[in-house]
Amino acid sequence: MTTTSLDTDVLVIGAGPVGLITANLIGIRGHRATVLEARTGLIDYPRGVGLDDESIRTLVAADLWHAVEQFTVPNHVSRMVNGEGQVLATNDPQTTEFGFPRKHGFNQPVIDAELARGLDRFEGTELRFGHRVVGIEDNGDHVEVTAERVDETGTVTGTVTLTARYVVGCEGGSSFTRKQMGVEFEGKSPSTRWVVVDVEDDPLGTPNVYLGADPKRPYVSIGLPQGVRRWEFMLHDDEPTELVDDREFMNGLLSGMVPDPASLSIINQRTFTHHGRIASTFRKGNVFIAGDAAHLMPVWLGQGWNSGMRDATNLAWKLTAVLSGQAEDALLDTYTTERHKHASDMIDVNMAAGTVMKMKPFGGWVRDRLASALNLVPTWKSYFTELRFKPMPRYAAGVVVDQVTLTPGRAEATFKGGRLQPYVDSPGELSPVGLQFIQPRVNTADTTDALLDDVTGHWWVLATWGTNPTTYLTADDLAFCARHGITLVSFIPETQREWAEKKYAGSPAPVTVVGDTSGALKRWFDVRACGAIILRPDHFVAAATFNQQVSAALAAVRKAGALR
Ligand SMILES: O=C(O)/C=C/c1cccc(O)c1
Repeated sequence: MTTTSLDTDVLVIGAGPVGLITANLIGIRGHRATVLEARTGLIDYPRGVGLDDESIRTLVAADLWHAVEQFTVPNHVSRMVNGEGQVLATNDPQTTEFGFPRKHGFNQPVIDAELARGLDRFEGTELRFGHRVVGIEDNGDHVEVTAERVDETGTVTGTVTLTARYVVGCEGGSSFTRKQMGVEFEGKSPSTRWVVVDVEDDPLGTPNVYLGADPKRPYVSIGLPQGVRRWEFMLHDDEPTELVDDREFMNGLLSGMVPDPASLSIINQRTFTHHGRIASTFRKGNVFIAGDAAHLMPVWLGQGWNSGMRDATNLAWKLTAVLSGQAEDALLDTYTTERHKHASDMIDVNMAAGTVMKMKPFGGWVRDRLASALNLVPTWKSYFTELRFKPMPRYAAGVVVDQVTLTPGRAEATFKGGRLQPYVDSPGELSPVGLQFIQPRVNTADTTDALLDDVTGHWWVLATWGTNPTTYLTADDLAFCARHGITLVSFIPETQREWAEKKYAGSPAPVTVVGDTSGALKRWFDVRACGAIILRPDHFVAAATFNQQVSAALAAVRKAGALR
């Protein structure tokens, strides 16, 4: 069956943020996507509250950041405090290495609504509410999805069957898709229950996140955009869940937080337990899972939403490349290879944070003393302040090429380059391969002080520092770059930009000359023993090498990504 005879290219199940951004990323790259949602509308209360810089890069790629930014608060600081309100650890990273402050607070319902509205921009994307998927049949070259049509009252009014080349299940932790795939959902679900209360017209007005590691009762208090305040309280084992329906009980909890609990304007109140679970694979044939359908983690670092965004970012460009005929099906296997390990590491860190939060009086006393001592040591303090304990995605296997051996598909974490080693500061320097590339502000002939992605785009980039990249590429390489839409870029000190623009004018292929106004690009190449890089559509480094080897590196990327 050809793709055009199918109802859609990618059928997404679930209109949460992960499903919606996946469909937007498919749509903006010219393919069709249909989102089926069992509910008759979007969820209208906040769940996720933390938006990372990496996710903003994705929202920019979907051309949605300008719509969403107004519902965020930059530099959302998170502080863990003890039972006496003393600060044990602060997360307040100052870096903007990827183009934006590392953490924003956000108001999920309004952002979900913008993501849904984004689908109206494309002819081939649609969102259908009231469609509960009850059957997924993978026929090898296409998938058949059966959905019951459900009205506002929950009555089934009919059944529809849609065909798609690929299906992505984004319907949350209880994912029907994952169950149909028959994959394990490994891990733990601690039995601790929490009650979360979101209110409007913030009765406190203080910004930021407070994680109350109070041995008497752990709690959370968060100031969110649009005047929303969130509180979360741990329920003790001897407190039945029904207690939260008792206003007096809830007012008792809230009376430690706010002067007048009785007058709060509550948006939503619900109870939940934390989970640390991950599916054994994120792909079976033509069926994929993403976000909470693939992994669940506790809330402490605000990573549930962001991990889902990372999945969508990773999967969407690969689906696009295969649908366009630029890559073989094998590229899609790298989705699990790349995303599973990072999601798993993120679960571990969040589970550990939960243990620290919930310590009983003696453990809490020891923790508080240790935190006070560690806070006196600047390197330890900055470990928390700068969020260095948060695992950054690094793809050691997948669409990557080893920096030293140029082996496709695997990348050693460190650069041990033999006699080429003198070009890095210290032996064993971290290789940039598999890591996200920086996003400084730059100049070009057409723009001033632009973010790098805005001038180099959201697809493949081959760039060299200080030189013309076409010099090192063969005619076949240039034809390959043209076929795959690879943007050729020369990063150059801003002082030389106009000279380079004139000098490269007669190049065998167009070269975007990017002026390094801040010195960030020069610094990046200076400590990484490379002059040439190949960046993937998700802005991760696929290869980093010396200029003379860039043609070989391109061939290795082609292999690693099963590119045609
Ligand atoms: O974004 C963060 O750093 C933290 C988010 C958070 C922490 C605790 C409970 C939540 O619902 C969100």
